[in-house]
Parts: sequence; structure tokens; C-alpha cells
Amino acid sequence: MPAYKSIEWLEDQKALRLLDQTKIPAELKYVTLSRVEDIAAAITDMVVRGAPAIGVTAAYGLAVAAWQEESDLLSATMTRVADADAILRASRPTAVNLCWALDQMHNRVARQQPTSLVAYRAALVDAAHALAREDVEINKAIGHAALDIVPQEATFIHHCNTGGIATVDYGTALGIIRIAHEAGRKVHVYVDETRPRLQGGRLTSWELQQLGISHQIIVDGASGFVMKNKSVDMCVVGCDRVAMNGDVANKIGTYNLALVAKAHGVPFFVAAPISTIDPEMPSGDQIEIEERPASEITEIDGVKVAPEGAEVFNPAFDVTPAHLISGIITEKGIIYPPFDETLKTLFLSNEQDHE
Ligand SMILES: CSC[C@@H](O)[C@@H](O)C(=O)COP(=O)(O)O
Repeated sequence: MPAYKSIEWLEDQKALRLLDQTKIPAELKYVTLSRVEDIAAAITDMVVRGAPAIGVTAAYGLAVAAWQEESDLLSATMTRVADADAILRASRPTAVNLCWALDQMHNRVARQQPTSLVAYRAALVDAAHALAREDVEINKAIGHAALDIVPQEATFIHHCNTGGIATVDYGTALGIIRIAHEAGRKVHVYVDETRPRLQGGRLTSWELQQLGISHQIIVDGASGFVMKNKSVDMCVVGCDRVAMNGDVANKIGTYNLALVAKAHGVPFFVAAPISTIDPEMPSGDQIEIEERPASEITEIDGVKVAPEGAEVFNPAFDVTPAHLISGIITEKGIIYPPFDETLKTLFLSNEQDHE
């Protein structure tokens, strides 16, 4: 059992404790944050990362903001929380979970109709706890739904990091692998190292080690060779946003992996909590793709590896078109192409569940 918590509310300090993902695997280090500005910076700087994890972190960020307010006025605290919302919403653009979690916080707190500061702060903390709890349940449900398609002996290729640290626990795509392993399936994972931040080589490999799951790190460019020469049963990846036509935004390199999978006839599955379906996005073309600093590519651990002055284009995500996706695995089951109608139905049923 992993002995770490990705995200933890410290009730005595009214603060959020995050596992610092920039330090793994060298160190298991936590940061304690009691200012919303620091929480937003932790999201931007990827101290915490992974779509569900940043959603839940932002949710707790609102609770932190409510305690940061020094006046004992409900109205001033609500203004502080509204300001915090704007800061958190702008911390990373691609994962829809961030905005979804913030919207959920407001809806859930409003349903409580808190009339005192004490009740308002408590409602925020309770709503964030609920989102955190639900995240774990959703991930387990995704993993169990996938058992139907995971063979008794299963070899996966996995991209980026979608595990317990990218969520509150279990993970989405990595949760599928974990639950298959726990269910007694014989599992092996080829772990895309995932340039430039090495979420695979640093984080996924570390998580799989803790879980005792057989795996080998490969460079991103090796997936074609691996699919050609090894027997790969399926690719599983996570996602940051699902458009209504089934296009999916995920870590840069996911699209390449999907193309290679198509070329080799390897099924390509996306693990997606229903909260990642974005009704505002008709297709992947409208999804905002975050661009990150050049230094992520030109430097490794602070050491320059590119020529001085080299220009860089560093999109952090790409969009995999629906026609390359074999299925989307959600907490309510696996959906298959064409995705449009099923995505609409799933999204609406999820809305009703949260009313
Ligand atoms: C369960 S995590 C799903 C996605 O957020 C994950 O695949 C991913 O692309 C993470 O990107 P990152 O830039 O590391 O936050």
C-alpha cells in the first residue's frame, strides 16, 4: 500500500499539504500552503499536477482563502473566495477538472445556504472533502469498469502519469493497471518516459515500484518499436479534457502514441472521469493548449542541453482525434465510438447526480 498522500487538508492549520511532485523520486517531500496565491503557484509550477489532483487542490484552495481572510465578516470572506477562484482558475488552462471542481464548490456551498462565517468556512471544507472522497471512488470505478477489457495477462503502454499522485488516490489510467494487478491479472507496463517533464520516467515508474507492478521505462520514441516487436495488448492514457465529438486533450505525445497504436492495430483507451467531458467544446480544435517555458526542453535539472539561443515550441498537451480512440473508460462504464450521443448522455446524467 502506498504510504503517501498526494493532497491533505490540515484542519489544525487550515492549510493544504501537497506531496511535492517536482522532487519525486529523489525525495518524498511535502509542502504546506496556507495562502491561495501559493496554492495557485503550486499548480502552475506542477508541484501538484494531473487533472483530478489540480481540481481537488483548487477546491481546497477556496477553503484556504476563506481562512486567509482576516476580518470576521462573511461578506468580506465571500469576496476573498471569489478573488481566489479567479486566481486558481487561471493557474493552468487545459484541464477542465480545475474549473469543474471550482464550479462544484460554489454549487455545493450554495446548496447549504450558509448564513454565518463559521458555517460558510465549514461548508467549503466539507465540499472539498467530498470532492476528494468522490475522486477516489470514481477512480476505483474506472479501474473496475476496465477489468472487462483487460486480459488475464496484460501488457500496457502508458503515457505521462495518471496515478495516485495525479489524483487523490488510485489514479485513472494507472488506476486501471493497479486494479487489474490487484485483481490478480499478470500485468506488465511499458512506461513512456514523457518528455520534457518525465512524468513517466520519474513519477509513474516510482508509483509502479511502490505497487510492485512489473514495468520498463521506454523513451517516448520507442513506442513504435515496442508495438512492432513486443506483444502489447493496449495503450491506456488519461485525459485533461474530452470534447463532445470524442476528441481528447492529454499530455503531449499522446497523439503520436495513438497514431502508432492505430498503425499496429493496438487498442487505444482513454481513462476519463465524467467531469473531464466539456460540453462547451464541440471538438478538440477549440481546446486551449498550454504552452510551457522553453527551459523545460533546453535544460535538464538546470543544466543546459540545447545551444544558447535555440528557439523552442513547448506545447504541454495535444489533442487525439476521436477516430484514433478505441474506447473511453469512465466511472459509469466504457463507451465506444461514435462518442457524440453517449458523451452527451453521460454528461447530463452526471449533472443530474450532482444537482
Ligand atoms: C489522471 S491525470 C490525467 C492527465 O492530467 C494526465 O494524463 C496528464 O496529461 C497530466 O499532465 P501534467 O502536465 O503532468 O499535469
